[in-house]
Amino acid sequence: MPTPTDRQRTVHERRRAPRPRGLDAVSHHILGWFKRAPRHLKKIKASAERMDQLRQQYAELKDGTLNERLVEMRQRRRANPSDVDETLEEGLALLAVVAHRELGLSPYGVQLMTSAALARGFLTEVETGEGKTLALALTAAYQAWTGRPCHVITANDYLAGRDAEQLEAFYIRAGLSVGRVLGDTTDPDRRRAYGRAVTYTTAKEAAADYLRDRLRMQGLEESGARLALAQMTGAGRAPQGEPVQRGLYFALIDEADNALIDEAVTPLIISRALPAGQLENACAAAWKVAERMVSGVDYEVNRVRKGIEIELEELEKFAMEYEVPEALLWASPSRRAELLRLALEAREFFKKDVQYVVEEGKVVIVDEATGRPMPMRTWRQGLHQMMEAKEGVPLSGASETMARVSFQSFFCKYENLAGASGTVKEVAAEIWRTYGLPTLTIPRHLPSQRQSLGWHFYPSRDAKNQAIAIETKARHARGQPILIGLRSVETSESLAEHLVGEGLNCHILNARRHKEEAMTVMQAGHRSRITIATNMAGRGTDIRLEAGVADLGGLHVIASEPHESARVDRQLFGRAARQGDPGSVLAIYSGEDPLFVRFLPSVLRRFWVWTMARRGVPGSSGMGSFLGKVMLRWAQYRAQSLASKSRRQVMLAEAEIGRGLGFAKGGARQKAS
Ligand SMILES: Nc1ncnc2c1ncn2[C@@H]1O[C@H](COP(=O)(O)OP(=O)(O)OP(=O)(O)O)[C@@H](O)[C@H]1O
Repeated sequence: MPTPTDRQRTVHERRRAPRPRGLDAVSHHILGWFKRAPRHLKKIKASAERMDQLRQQYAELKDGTLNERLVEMRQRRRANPSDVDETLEEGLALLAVVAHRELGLSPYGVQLMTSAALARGFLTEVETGEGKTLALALTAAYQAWTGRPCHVITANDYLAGRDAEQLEAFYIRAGLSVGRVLGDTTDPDRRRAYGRAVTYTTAKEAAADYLRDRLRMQGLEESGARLALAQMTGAGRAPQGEPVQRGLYFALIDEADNALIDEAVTPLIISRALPAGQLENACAAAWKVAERMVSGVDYEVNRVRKGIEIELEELEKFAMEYEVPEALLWASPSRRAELLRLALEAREFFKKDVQYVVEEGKVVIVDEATGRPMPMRTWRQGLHQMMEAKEGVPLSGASETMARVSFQSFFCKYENLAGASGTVKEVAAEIWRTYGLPTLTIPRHLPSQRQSLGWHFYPSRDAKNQAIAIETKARHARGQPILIGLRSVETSESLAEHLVGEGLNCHILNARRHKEEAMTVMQAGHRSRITIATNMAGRGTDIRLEAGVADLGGLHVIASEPHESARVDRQLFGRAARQGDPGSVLAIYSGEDPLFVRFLPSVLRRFWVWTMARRGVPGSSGMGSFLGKVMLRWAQYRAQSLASKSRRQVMLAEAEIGRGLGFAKGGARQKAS
């Protein structure tokens, strides 16, 4: 049993992995865990082989005997939860048989390796489409046998709902219950779902419920064990009610790099709305002043750092021209200038149908990494209202923060943390430094049949769209399904218009059409289907091929806009050629894509675009493609360095404050009221 002292130890000390020392420690901080990976991999592989032999024996068992063995194993896990060495191989082998009988899926050796590595607290890198969902389920069941709550964290509501439903029969046969907590889950249902042995949810829901529980239990020490204790005994129950969670023991994170890196510093905030008043009037005033200012004349825009360059006195001069008698906030010169700067940021850096959509008279943030609308997310105080002023919708009131936590500190509160993703190698060192999670790369089950057709670069957006239309027509004529991936609602709609103009019928998946997600994904692998999707069809999306489509070459993915992180590009490529199926990927980019505009030095970018335009057949082969790839890697490197620096700054600030954290510049925050 973990003791209270366990809770007080740092996340690094809690891991099973031995801490490196001396020179070894230095190389670990630079290279992550890779230096030692082969040794661990060998052990885990040997263990998976033994599991496979056991599985073959257990496969002979009659249903009744299998059930008895499952009950016996559950009792052993309950009696000795921390003894993984004793029970892991037998336990996972039994669960593999359950998966075969209940789901018709017999876990491959590499899936058993993944499950074993997860149970031992590793972050596993498993290629996209290799079956992480099932591997995570085996470990979740094995851990839940201890009687302690196990949370499986998925990248979005759709995946949490899908996985909990598809795996229910497996958990029930293993003697466990499963629940799901999604954005629209009511309070009583949340309590019920967290009461189950395994709970599928998202990072946002788990963290928000943790914060709400803390508020409910005001005055009690914030500890998973205390929460569980309070719930079991009723001791220290706060008047507001009992906690809904049973403590933070096991977290298994799917798409771990998204939760642990991309979302890590987004603060999750529980807030309470304040009565309408000052902020709205002052924001409306600032927006009116900003509308009169001219970029390049009154102020300069720094696109790389996403900043407005203007002297404070200048800002005040503009702000003073506008009287707002009913807004007290506007009376303070420094506050006035700050609001005006926010208004300029809103105008220069936030575009409708890119960073947000307007839905039923409300500004709804679109999460760029997942392409999904985030109705509960707001930008920092003032910026959200500024966007509302810009769109001419009613301005929301100010709110008061009641509790906050970053995902980074939230995940560090779990007793046991492990995760899996197809794309972690670039961030393995950072994850090791931050969470003490070593990364292990699991080999593939079958060699990949993915055909990479390279990167083609065009000087302008129009030329790129034309090239996409030609490529799509050719594949479509053969009956191959095509998935075109891009970054924003705006570009998805405009490309669809272009393709329809070329006589191609296509289906769109974006933040505006999220209700049709399940249907669009289900049909995306059908013959001749053309699907245009934002990152909603990225991480975790499983596109199954219709019968006969594999003979046509499988799914063809066209990546049409590069992301700031190559990991997200690779997630899109990973929709093709899954589970040994054939498939192909081609990237068609233009020198006008936002990544290049923002992160390449402007003179260099213009020169590159000029050379492409001059060559006639631009950037699709030989030197042109090579040069384009250099530009791509350069821009992504700059973007990632900036993102990593900002994460470090937030971490330092958080360490300094010792609680909560401030807002990343221009960043959104999750709000749960
Ligand atoms: N042992 C197995 N036998 C047969 N099919 C399997 C097995 N394991 C998984 N699959 C199938 O493989 C497909 C991909 O699985 P899954 O979505 O879990 O992959 P993933 O690794 O999570 O991919 P991504 O990285 O894109 O999230 C699914 O259709 C799943 O049903």
